Amino acid sequence: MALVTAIGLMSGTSMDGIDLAIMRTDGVSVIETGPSHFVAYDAAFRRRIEASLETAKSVVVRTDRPGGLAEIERDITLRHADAVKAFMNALPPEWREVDLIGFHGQTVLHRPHLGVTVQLGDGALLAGETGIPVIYDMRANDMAHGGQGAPLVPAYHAALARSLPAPHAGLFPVVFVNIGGISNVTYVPETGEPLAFDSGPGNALIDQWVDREGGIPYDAGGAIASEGGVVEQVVDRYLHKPFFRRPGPKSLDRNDFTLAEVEGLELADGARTLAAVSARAIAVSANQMPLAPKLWIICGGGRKNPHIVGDLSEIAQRSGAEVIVAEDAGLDGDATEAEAWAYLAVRSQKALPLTFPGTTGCREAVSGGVLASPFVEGHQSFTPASSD
Ligand SMILES: Nc1ncnc2c1ncn2[C@@H]1O[C@H](COP(=O)(O)OP(=O)(O)OP(=O)(O)O)[C@@H](O)[C@H]1O
Ligand SMILES: CC(=O)N[C@H]1[C@@H]2OC[C@@H](O2)[C@@H](O)[C@@H]1O[C@H](C)C(=O)O
Repeated sequence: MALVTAIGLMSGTSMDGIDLAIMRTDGVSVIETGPSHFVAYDAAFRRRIEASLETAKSVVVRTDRPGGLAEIERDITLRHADAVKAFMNALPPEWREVDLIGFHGQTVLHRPHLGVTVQLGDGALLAGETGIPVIYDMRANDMAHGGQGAPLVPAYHAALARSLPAPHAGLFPVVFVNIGGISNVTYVPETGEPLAFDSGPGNALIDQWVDREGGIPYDAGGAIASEGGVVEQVVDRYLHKPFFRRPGPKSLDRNDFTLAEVEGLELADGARTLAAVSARAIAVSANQMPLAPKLWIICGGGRKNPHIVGDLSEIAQRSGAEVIVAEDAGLDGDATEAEAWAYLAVRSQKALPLTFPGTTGCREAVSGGVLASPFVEGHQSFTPASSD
């Protein structure tokens, strides 16, 4: 199959900024990954997005844009366009011919039980600004086929799991864990389709806690948590929520878990306890997998919190499993989601499935995404600056 060079763009539930990555793929195997980049949102913009989560609660029809949502959608899109242009200008010459962009947008509402998921992101505007075809709105078709609309990264996790280099090749079942604002897990057996679901809170509660209690955006390196201890009763209160007993497929809205259980703790104890909650939520997800995982591979910002990784490793090792971070398998754990959106865009273009009954609960494996073409009168194509 023909190779496509695609840029993937992800602004996740942490709302910290835009991850960009570029790759070449036939939509099945990962042929080559290229450079990646991150553009942070400034604090004021992050606050605007946070406020838009509240506004979005009134959305009933997913195309509704009440109370300033249209304006922030435009601003989010223009920030993505600027990020793409800066990224392309810095790419080495062999990566400058870009065929396609996969654009996630910013999730502001996710109500799978009501069949509503809203990602702010104007694909047509981004295509017009960059001069590159854009595939966006990749969750909707899955929901239209009875799926949760999330997680979508499992198709990419499965491709990665099946091309792991030594010494990790063949250690099936492999479980990929993405610790973003929310965590999700993908169980990859040696053959057959992956199983996946959101496993619980990732970094979002920790971020909210250290922001509110300490005015700090996130617990870098788990430094705050290092000063505190795990309050077991609080961990139990989180882990006893019905979500953890529900079998997958299942997915979460950023606001499904709150700080209610941790109220009243000291800053450091709260950060340490919430790190334990993140780790144990991932660990108990193994109870819903057909076989015990042999290898856990951790991607996403949460892999930089040694308490989350340490707690998970301790639990997984009791059943003989190995826990590694993406880099230990030669992967870029900051870029995995953005790479996934590039990969999914190529799959969408080739009408290959993005989701499977075991990953989202869709009735059958389905493709998805909407194509926005830049070739509209009045749009200027973007040409990367010459590297000479
Ligand atoms: N050095 C670090 N130490 C500890 N935590 C970190 C560090 N760097 C990033 N993080 C955490 O990772 C988060 C960002 O992770 P990531 O980019 O994977 O999330 P996301 O893509 O927004 O989320 P999602 O996967 O839910 O869509 C930050 O908000 C922060 O909590
Ligand atoms: C609706 C939505 O945006 N969900 C995100 C969120 O962040 C993590 C988790 O919850 C996952 O379900 C999903 O993102 C990942 C990248 C996915 O779809 O695979």
